This record gives sequence, structure tokens and C-alpha cells, in this order.
Amino acid sequence: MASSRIRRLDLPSRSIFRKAAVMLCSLFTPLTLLILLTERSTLPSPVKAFSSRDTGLWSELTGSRAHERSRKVLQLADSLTVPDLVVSPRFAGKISPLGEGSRKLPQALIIGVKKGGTRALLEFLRVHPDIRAVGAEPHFFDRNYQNGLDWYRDLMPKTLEGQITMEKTPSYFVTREAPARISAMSRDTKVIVVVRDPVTRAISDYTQTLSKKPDIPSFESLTFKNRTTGLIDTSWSAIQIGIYAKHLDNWLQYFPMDQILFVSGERLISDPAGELGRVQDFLGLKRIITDKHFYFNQTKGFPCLKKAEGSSKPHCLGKTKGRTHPNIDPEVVQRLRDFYRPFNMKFYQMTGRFFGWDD
Ligand SMILES: Nc1ncnc2c1ncn2[C@@H]1O[C@H](COP(=O)(O)OS(=O)(=O)O)[C@@H](OP(=O)(O)O)[C@H]1O
Repeated sequence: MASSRIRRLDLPSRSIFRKAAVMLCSLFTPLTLLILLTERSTLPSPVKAFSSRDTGLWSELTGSRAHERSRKVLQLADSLTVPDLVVSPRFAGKISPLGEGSRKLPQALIIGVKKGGTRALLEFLRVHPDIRAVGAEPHFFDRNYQNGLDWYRDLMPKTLEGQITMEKTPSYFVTREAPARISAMSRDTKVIVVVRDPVTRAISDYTQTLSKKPDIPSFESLTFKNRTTGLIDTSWSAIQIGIYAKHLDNWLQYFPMDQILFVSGERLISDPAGELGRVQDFLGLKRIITDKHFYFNQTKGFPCLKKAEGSSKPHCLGKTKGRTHPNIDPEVVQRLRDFYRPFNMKFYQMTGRFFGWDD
């Protein structure tokens, strides 16, 4: 009797529990999916798989019907990596993992230079709770401008008031039309340029191309128009990009010097916290990223993050960052040093900062 009473009492209570469980599941499943899909990630490597330079994807995507598709690819590239579910304690209550806030056009851009250390700077900056950045390179102001500002805005992560939206595309610095276009978006845009010794930058650039096309001619033969006369081929992009003073001249037609920050690519490696301090000041942010965030990884040979954004694990940049460079004929290196010296001097004068590439 007792047992049959228990069974009678049990049946309705079990069904109530089952109903409650089903209700909870149906509530939490879409919620979890929403959280996973809403926000973006931190790790650069899968994102880089979509980089136009790496895959030639953009040439496929630039047709008129293709821009919606390309926007989706960039958004997918961002959502492919680890979702940003860990909310900084400082931000608890301010950030909503449900994706509150709105997408805004960037207020600050890392515009260059290619192989200067732009990925390291962006990854380090993303640790700051007041910075939200796109992981992939949108190439809006050079290759995708025809897609329009709404397309561009749609690529951006959602931000709350006070947060800064950022992206990095290193080719902007050498794109003639970029400063006018960025100024047309907003005259107040802050731009950051990571610069590195133009000779090592050129070798780094060549190393990247060589890794994709092992059959290209040697660095030495590409450097010269005529090896006997020693005439440098300034039309080779690896050389051209390093004439910083010339590119900067173009930017100064549209932006005052106090809206442009130059980060030393060398110091970003030897003293990341010091350079990050300057960047945070420039962006008007509290100095939250300090030397406590970095450690030097002996195996990698570079500073790495003790904790990446949205993660509790140490994080170094991927294998394509910090490659071993081929040995270049020292005479060619010297010739390049002589070639760049006057342009470097002009650049130091223009920026008011001595970068020490000509010691
Ligand atoms: N912390 C850290 N870890 C790894 N690599 C670092 C770091 N800081 C700066 N660098 C230097 O960044 C160089 C690559 O520059 P970019 O990220 O601007 O390259 S790219 O234009 O986006 O392809 C890359 O150039 P290479 O050494 O020639 O590979 C690095 O020297």
C-alpha cells in the first residue's frame, strides 16, 4: 500500500520534473547557440586562413553579387575561432554576452606597415576591455571600398558606449586613396603605424612570399634593376613599402600628426608593455595592459601573452609570425641600408622619433 501510494505520488511529480527539464532545455539551447554565434574570437590563425593575401579569396569575392558573400566570409572567419565568452571582471554587468550594443565604424585603425608587427599589436590590444577588434583584415579602404560603409560596419564587433572599435589592414599605409577615404568616413579617426627597420622589413616580406612561392628569384636579384650599376628597383613592393617618409607625406595631406601614432616594431618585441603604454595613451584609454600581461617565450623567441583575450591560457602568435629569414648577401644589405638612410632621416624628422635603424 505504502509503495503504491508512493508510486501514485511519484508519477505526477516525475512528469512535472520532465516538463521542467524540457522547458529548461528549450530555453537554454537557443540561448547557448546565440551566445556562441554572437561574439567573436581571439586566435588569429584560423582567421588568417581567410586572409586575402594568403588565399586570393578576395579576387573571387569582389564581383557585384559577391559582396554580401564576402561579408559573410569575413564574419564567419571571425566566428570560427574561440567564442569570446569570458567577460573581464571589470566589465561584468557592462558587457553582455548576449550581444548587446551595436556595430560601429572603427574609431581607430592599424594601417601598417606590412610585416611591421601589426598582428602582435592588435592581439595585445585586444586584451584591453575597452577595445573590440575584428580579427581578419577587412581590406576595406583598398580592395573593398566599392562595398560601401554599411558593409564595412557590418563586419565590426558589437560595442558598448566607451568601447573603441578597431581593425588592422597593413596595406592601408601604402594605398594612395586610403587617407582620403578614411578621412571621408571620419576626420577624427586615429591611425597607428607599426614601423620596422625597412631592410629587415623587406627581407621579412620576401620571406613570406618565398614561403608561398618557393620558385621566385633570389632577394638579391629582385633588389636591383641593374646589379652592376647597383641601381635599386624601387618598383618592387618589398622595397617600395619601406620608403616610409614618402607614404607618410600622403597621409599628412589628410590627417594632422597628432592623429597618427608610430609604434616601433623593434620595441614592440623588446619592450611590448612600453609600446602598449604609448598606444593606450594615444587612444585615450586607461593603461590596463602592462608588463604583467607578457612573458618572453624562449622557444618562440618573442614576447607572448600570459593570457589571451577571452582565455586563461598563454598565447603566442602563430608560426607565420617570427619566421627565420634567409641569409642575404651582406653587400646587398649594406647597399639597401645606404639607399634607405636619407628616407629614414626624413622620417625621423617628420615623426620626431628616432627609430635607430641607421646605427
Ligand atoms: N610577439 C611577437 N610574436 C611574433 N612576431 C612578432 C611579435 N612582435 C612582433 N613580431 C613581428 O611581426 C612580424 C609580422 O608582422 P605583421 O604581423 O605586421 O605581418 S603581416 O603584415 O600581418 O603579415 C614578424 O616578422 P617575421 O619575424 O619576419 O616573421 C615578427 O618579427
